[in-house]
Amino acid sequence: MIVSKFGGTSVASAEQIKKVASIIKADSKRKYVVVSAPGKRFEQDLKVTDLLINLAYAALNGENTEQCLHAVIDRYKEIALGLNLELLICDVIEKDLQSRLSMDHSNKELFVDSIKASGEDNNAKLISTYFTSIGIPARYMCPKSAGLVINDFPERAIALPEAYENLQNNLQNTAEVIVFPGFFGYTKDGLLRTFERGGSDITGSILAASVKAELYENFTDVDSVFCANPKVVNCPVEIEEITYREMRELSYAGFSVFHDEALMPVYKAKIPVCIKNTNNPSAPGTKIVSSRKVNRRPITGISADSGFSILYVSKYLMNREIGFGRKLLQILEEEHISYEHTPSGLDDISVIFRSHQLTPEKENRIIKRVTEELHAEDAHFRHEFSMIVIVGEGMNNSTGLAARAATAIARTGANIEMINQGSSEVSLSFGVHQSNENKILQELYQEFFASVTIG
Ligand SMILES: Nc1ncnc2c1ncn2[C@@H]1O[C@H](COP(=O)(O)OP(=O)(O)O)[C@@H](O)[C@H]1O
Ligand SMILES: N[C@@H](CC(=O)OP(=O)(O)O)C(=O)O
Repeated sequence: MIVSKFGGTSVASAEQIKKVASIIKADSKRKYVVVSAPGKRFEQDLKVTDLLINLAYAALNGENTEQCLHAVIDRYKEIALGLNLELLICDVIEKDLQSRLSMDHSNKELFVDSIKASGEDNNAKLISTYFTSIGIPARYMCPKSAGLVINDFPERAIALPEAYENLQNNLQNTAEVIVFPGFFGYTKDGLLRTFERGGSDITGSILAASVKAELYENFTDVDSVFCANPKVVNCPVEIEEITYREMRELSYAGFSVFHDEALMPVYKAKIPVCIKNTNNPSAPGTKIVSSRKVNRRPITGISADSGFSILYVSKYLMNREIGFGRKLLQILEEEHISYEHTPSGLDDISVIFRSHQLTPEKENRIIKRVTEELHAEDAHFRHEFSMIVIVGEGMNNSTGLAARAATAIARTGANIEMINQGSSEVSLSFGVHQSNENKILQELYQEFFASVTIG
């Protein structure tokens, strides 16, 4: 059996959903269909998830929600009309949205998660109805009744181990095509929680691992994963095969084509992944595999992601103080901050983490504690950083890559604030100011890909 996930761009309109139906009809092994909320129909369009976030905050702020509500309903109405469906499905969707809006607002995170998740939930119901209307026996499956149990971490939920057994018991041996909404699950107490943005990829991965699928297909709007973001580098080289750990490193650092947290479930279950194009399903796509022969190119991809902050701490003889690092990280842990890298020197250390975890109050508390409790001579935050990562299974057998990368970055005139070699040696990260991100990506691409041809 195959699990096929269709991202927002693949289900953004009636025309796109008809392509999805053709893909499902083309292979009877495609029994599990995970769908996102309708995405962008064109570059400047808004994703339904973003419309729903606007709706949720309008409600929380006590504003009139009519305009936001109808912006969402009109999207589904447009799709339903395009698919020649009875508009009854739109009444169901409107009633569902009104019901969610009437929920208690006191738990803001729960309210926002519930409104956000309605995008996928209602799209799955609509697509299931459409499949049935064109002769594909299909049924919608609610993540709650399917047993997709997750932890109670708003907007960044993680599936619990029992979810896999639940899903296996409730999903396998199905005669119909199961249409399953991505992006959310339920806690053991029955609370709805969403994954991170782009999290429908995670749902597909969990389902594939649960039903022991022979393949997890991730349908999007590009023919393959490219060596660099095609929105930054013009016509980048396509990747035919990439390992799970290369894809995790690149996805985490900006390859938004696939969510980095979607890799572990299929990796552990040894399920191959193929990233394909809904608009060109015959293209081979990019296969994500456990291992691959390393070709002449040591670097597989280059990616970048902005939105990082650095906490810089200095104290003379820090290297002699046992437990200093632990105490510093303990302070961050108590502020619920996870971190990415901690490059350090003899008398100083930098902690790099995603800026969205910070608030001005947290920053002040951290600086105060680091200064008073750890007696640091200097402690301050710096913001607006990007992490540039070069990734490749061939890196650990290649010499001079770091020098070539640093020289390429120097050619852009940008300053390197931090360098970090991943312990697995399949990645090398550079911290730079985010204003330099794109020009560095383009220069690194020239250095490692533009002149290299693969025989
Ligand atoms: N290295 C990459 N390879 C391919 N696509 C990439 C890469 N980095 C970023 N992207 C972007 O990811 C987009 C697909 O992801 P997304 O917009 O989330 O689609 P979907 O709606 O299918 O989830 C592509 O259109 C492309 O612009
Ligand atoms: N719709 C949700 C979840 C998702 O995965 O979307 P997409 O498949 O379009 O990346 C979001 O926008 O985050």
